[in-house]
Amino acid sequence: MIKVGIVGGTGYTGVELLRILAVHPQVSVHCITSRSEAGLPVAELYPNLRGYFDLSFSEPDPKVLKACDLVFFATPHGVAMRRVPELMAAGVRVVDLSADFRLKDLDTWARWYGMAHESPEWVEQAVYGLPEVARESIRKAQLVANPGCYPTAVQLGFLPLLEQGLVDPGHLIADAKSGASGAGRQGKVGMLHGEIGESFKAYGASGHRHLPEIRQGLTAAAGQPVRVTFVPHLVPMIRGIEATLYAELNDPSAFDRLQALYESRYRDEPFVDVMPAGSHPETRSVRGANVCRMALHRQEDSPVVIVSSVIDNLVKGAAGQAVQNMNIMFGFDEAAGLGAPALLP
Ligand SMILES: NC(=O)C1=CN([C@@H]2O[C@H](COP(=O)(O)OP(=O)(O)OC[C@H]3O[C@@H](n4cnc5c(N)ncnc54)[C@H](OP(=O)(O)O)[C@@H]3O)[C@@H](O)[C@H]2O)C=CC1
Ligand SMILES: CC(=O)N[C@@H](CCC(=O)OP(=O)(O)O)C(=O)O
Repeated sequence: MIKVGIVGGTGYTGVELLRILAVHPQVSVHCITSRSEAGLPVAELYPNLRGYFDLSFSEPDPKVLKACDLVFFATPHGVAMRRVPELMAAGVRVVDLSADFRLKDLDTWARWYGMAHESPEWVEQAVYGLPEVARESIRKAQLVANPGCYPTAVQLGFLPLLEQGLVDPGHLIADAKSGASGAGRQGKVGMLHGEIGESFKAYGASGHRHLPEIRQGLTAAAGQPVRVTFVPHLVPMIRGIEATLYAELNDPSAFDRLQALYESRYRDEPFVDVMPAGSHPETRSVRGANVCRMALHRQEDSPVVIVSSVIDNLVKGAAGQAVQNMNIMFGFDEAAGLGAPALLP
């Protein structure tokens, strides 16, 4: 049994961590923090957790956090980078759900996140926590940077093509759509039901902070710089991301081998499901589940391969992947706490 702390417990990823950890056989949640709700029982804010936790939110207290084996940061960008060094010095392991330790280039991070990094030495040490790419490094890591939601769906969809050098790395397109929980629980007028219901829009088309993260991961997979056009969209649903990915095959006849390639690349991955070619994965097929489902398409004899990749942004795109990383770090069964199938309908 390990003792776990959660910093930032009132947000959507914080409550999702609790929902998953509630049924994890090897975890006891030691503390869950919120500055605005300190003292409030967790189950009063989140009645779905009634009967599972006897905990109340508390102010983040370094002494309490240092008594944990692992701390999850489910906080806005810029919080973990200030608190992590003290926890690292105390030997605590950390999975950070924010973007503080995801980008290796500090200037790029500062440009996209609008602040200078305050613990650059830990950026270097952090392991980017995409288990399908970095399982062995995650096992030994003290600090794991949990990937962003869009970057998870996009990277998993493109990886086999780039690793095998089958496509032109200079012309990748990721057309992605997300439900509103991706924006967090902080009140924003633009996220009200009356603002997003019955509507659909692109945003960040001239640049989104997930672009450098996607580029970093795909460049590593390709072994050479990639050029990717990434456009996110906001869909009037609560959970889910669908990413439609486009890449041009160097040899169009290679399409016939792609299904077998994807199946073999992900055969041993417990949380990636390659569906039969021509399928259309739906976000509702991953709702509440720690899984990325994907399928391949091609239009007639076009050289363009199309990959449709879906995840639940709060699970494989955040809290589920964070628990998967914790399981790897502590040598638990990788699927512990993550076995529930998606909620459908
Ligand atoms: N929503 C999603 O789909 C995904 C989110 N993420 C990332 O995960 C992180 C959390 O996201 P989400 O749950 O949506 O965020 P929310 O905005 O919903 O919640 C943020 C939480 O952090 C706490 N918090 C805010 N500022 C501080 C601070 N200075 N010190 C300590 N605690 C603080 C808040 O509580 P209080 O202010 O009361 O302390 C709250 O509990 C973000 O970095 C987000 O980008 C990653 C992937 C997907
Ligand atoms: C729908 C929506 O607004 N989604 C969020 C991204 C999700 C996320 O939380 O990603 P990070 O962990 O990198 O912040 C956005 O586009 O800002």
